[in-house]
Amino acid sequence: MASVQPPPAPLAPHRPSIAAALRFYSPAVSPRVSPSPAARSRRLAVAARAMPWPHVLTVAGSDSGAGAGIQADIKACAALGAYCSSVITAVTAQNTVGVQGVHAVPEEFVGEQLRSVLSDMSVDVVKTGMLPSAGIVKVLCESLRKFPVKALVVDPVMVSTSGDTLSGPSTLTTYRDELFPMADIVTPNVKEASKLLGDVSLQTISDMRSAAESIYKLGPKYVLVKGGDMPDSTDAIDVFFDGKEFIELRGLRIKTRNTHGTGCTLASCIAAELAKGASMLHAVEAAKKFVESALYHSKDLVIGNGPQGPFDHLFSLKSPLYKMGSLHKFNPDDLFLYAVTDSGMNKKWGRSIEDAVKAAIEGGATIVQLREKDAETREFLEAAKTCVEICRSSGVPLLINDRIDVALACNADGVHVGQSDMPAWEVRELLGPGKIIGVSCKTPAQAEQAWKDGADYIGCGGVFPTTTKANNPTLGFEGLRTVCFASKLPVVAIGGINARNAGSVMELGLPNLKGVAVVSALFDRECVATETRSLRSILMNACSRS
Ligand SMILES: Cc1ncc(COP(=O)(O)OP(=O)(O)O)c(N)n1
Ligand SMILES: Cc1ncsc1CCOP(=O)(O)O
Ligand SMILES: [Mg+2]
Repeated sequence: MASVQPPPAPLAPHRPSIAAALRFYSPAVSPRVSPSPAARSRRLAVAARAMPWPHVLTVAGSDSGAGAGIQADIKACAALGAYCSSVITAVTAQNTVGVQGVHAVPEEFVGEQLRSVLSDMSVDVVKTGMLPSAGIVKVLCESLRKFPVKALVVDPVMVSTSGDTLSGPSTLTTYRDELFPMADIVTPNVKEASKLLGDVSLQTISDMRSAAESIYKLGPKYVLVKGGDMPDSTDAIDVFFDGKEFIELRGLRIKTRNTHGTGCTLASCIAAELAKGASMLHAVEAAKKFVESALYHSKDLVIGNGPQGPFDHLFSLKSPLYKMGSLHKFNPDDLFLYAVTDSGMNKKWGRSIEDAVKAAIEGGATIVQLREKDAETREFLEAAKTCVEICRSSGVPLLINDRIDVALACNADGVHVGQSDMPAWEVRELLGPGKIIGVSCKTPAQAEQAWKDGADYIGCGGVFPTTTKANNPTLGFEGLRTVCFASKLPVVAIGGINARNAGSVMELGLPNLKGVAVVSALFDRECVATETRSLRSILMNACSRS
């Protein structure tokens, strides 16, 4: 057995930059004398501390089919840029049909693996999966007391998705009494939550909230009850509870047989995000997005003959959408100055769509929408492809108005649709989880529906009268205010907004209002860049006042 080292020093709160760490090796520091082996290893140790790699230790079972368990955890962490070490608690004979056998690793040897990793490596976060016996849970708790880590993510794996038992009833008590009080987050699905609470029935979101509250009382800092298995839901709703507030996290329900390992993956992603420094809610949100994207990109994979297949954690290595950087993480702040093009106006001023987009970006537009109502499809697509390149090279998202086909063909970052266009949930089905979807809404009910349909933001207007869109009722500040207060999504105001009134819109200081979308005040002008620049500075001044 390897000798046990003292626990690693805690991470320094301030991490020097990679450049600073590299300077440490610069020949300029020591041009002639080559360092002794001892000095070199001291330098390596210092450099290693200067450039830590977010580190997750998974304590879980091996899945021979590699869809779940240790194998899923390592792939998930790798995909999210975290190092993942592994302590194996059980070896399972498993495939897409089910679990054919379980061979638990003796407690002492689980303890030895834990000692090996925790005494040597700077582990940030421990994530647990299958813990097949009460003895193993106890060994883990002892190790964590001896070698504390920054966070503990507990995925209380008890029954496999195929219905096979992975952890006996005696383990339940130890989970509740010893492990949960040490946990930062516990992530049961509804079946596990029900088991943990003595087989209570969980049928509704309100039941999930009560379950989250009861599990929270067992000691963890946060609880996530996963509703993926809830009957009759078109989307996957999870309930997150921090001891005070319940947050319903909605996700897209991807139609696929390849869902084996989603629980392990979600918990590992939470652990990886925490190791990288995210807050708990952000870690959970990022983890949900990752799982959703992985399922989406793997929905047609065929591995094995059973009812539940594995999915591809490393889809980002293959997907051209990811490779080309189009998988935009939507940032609501991008709505700040939303430039919406108009082919008629650009023609009038003798400029191409591409030149109009370039000028808007030069002036500081934070997001662009191609709203080309009269363009021929082929001409529009060609221009859209060039605009995608222009926007991508500037890091500005590009959306297409109305035309899902054009958005798909040019690999735009998203689409904006109105109430008479394709419903947002259908758009989401077609575009997948990684794209941005905006929906025009004039009422709280429309805003609620947009949220349910999986939109990312809403456009609300016309705030002022406009001639750009015919027969568009004016909502005024009151209409905008009503929608902003009701919306669960970020809002961009649109309609008749220009340099004279944009400041007054932002100064309303409405909740969820992130910016203004403008057509004529940018594009029905001689110099688009100048107009954009001046509007941007008006908005910035207004925001600093409100
Ligand atoms: C940001 C933004 N908000 C609203 C709209 C209007 O969309 P829609 O109601 O579909 O009307 P058309 O633009 O298609 O005429 C928008 N385009 N952008
Ligand atoms: C597309 C749209 N949707 C609501 S108002 C509007 C037109 C906005 O154009 P302008 O900024 O020129 O008033
Ligand atoms: Mg439309």
